[in-house]
Amino acid sequence: MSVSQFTIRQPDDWHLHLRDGDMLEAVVGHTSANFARAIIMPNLVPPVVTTEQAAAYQKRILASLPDGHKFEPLMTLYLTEATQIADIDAGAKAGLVKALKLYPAGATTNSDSGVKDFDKVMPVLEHMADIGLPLLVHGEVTSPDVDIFDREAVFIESVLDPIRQKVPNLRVVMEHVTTSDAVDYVSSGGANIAATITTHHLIINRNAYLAGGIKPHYYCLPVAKREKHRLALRAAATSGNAQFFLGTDSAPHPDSAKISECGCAGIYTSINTLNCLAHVFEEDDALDQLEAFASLNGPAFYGLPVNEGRVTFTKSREPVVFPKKFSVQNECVTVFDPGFLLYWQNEPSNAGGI
Ligand SMILES: NC(=O)N[C@@H](CC(=O)O)C(=O)O
Ligand SMILES: [Zn+2]
Ligand SMILES: [Zn+2]
Repeated sequence: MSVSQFTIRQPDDWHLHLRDGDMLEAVVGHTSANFARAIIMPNLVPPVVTTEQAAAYQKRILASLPDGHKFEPLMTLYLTEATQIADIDAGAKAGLVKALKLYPAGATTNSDSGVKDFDKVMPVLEHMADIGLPLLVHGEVTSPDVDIFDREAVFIESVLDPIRQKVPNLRVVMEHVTTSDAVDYVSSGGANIAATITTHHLIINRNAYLAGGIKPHYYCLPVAKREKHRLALRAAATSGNAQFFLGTDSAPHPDSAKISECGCAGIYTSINTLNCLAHVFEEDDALDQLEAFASLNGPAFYGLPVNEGRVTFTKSREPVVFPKKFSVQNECVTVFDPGFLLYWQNEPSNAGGI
């Protein structure tokens, strides 16, 4: 049966890049218009590595919110080989630090301070397991001899599974999963592991950026894979399985940095993510699972209450129009184009009026 309106609890975004300075000012309202909370990624330059830095960054985010917006930035620390147990303990006890983020060194945008020798961080991981603080992983190996399309699967086998064998109580979120291998690993991994799935990986496969000309705005990490992997992600997201929840990985870069001989990775979806998701879930006859994916499963894994607010989606006759780009100082950021028209609109939201 087709519906033209439905209501869900207000969603959260469990993986978001807000950057800093002018970019932060330009983007934070796109998220706070739609989401009550977001897990804020710490890959600034320099990265957010201490509780003190996370507290200061949280203040800057709150100070950048548009008037009248209520939004809670859930802060993370960037795990390095120098991370101090006492510091994460203090941050977690204060309720500020919600997770640590593991970037293998060199894996993605601003990951140079990431971990090279995983043995060096084992004491921190053991402590995190003891206090129940989740580890969020960018799950790709960086070795030049591993094909970029295999980097997630090899990471699971050679890095993630050995860590989880050594520290079985560690709570792990595999961020932005892109393969059926990751879906299978997480699904069979028990209650201590979950995964975020992005909006764009539910929509694009590798043809999007490689076929018919190179398309930098569809380039992100981990790179979108073959169609069969996209279908596995769609099945996981729409299944209602509590181990899978929304993390947009919305990652703004100025066009000049994307359209370049060495363009950087990141897709910006904060403005139209909910509209895209409603489209995707309807296409898979799973609108009744959107609330689990976007609003319930994430808080359950993080041990946080669900949001009290509600969002109503309405299907309009005319397509919803979004800006193709928005400006930040003298630059533009390009908004994700799903490649189809969007008819679902959500209220409250000011996304349409930006
Ligand atoms: N996903 C991306 O392609 N880019 C992210 C980093 C990340 O999440 O890997 C960014 O910060 O730009
Ligand atoms: Zn990442
Ligand atoms: Zn990310």
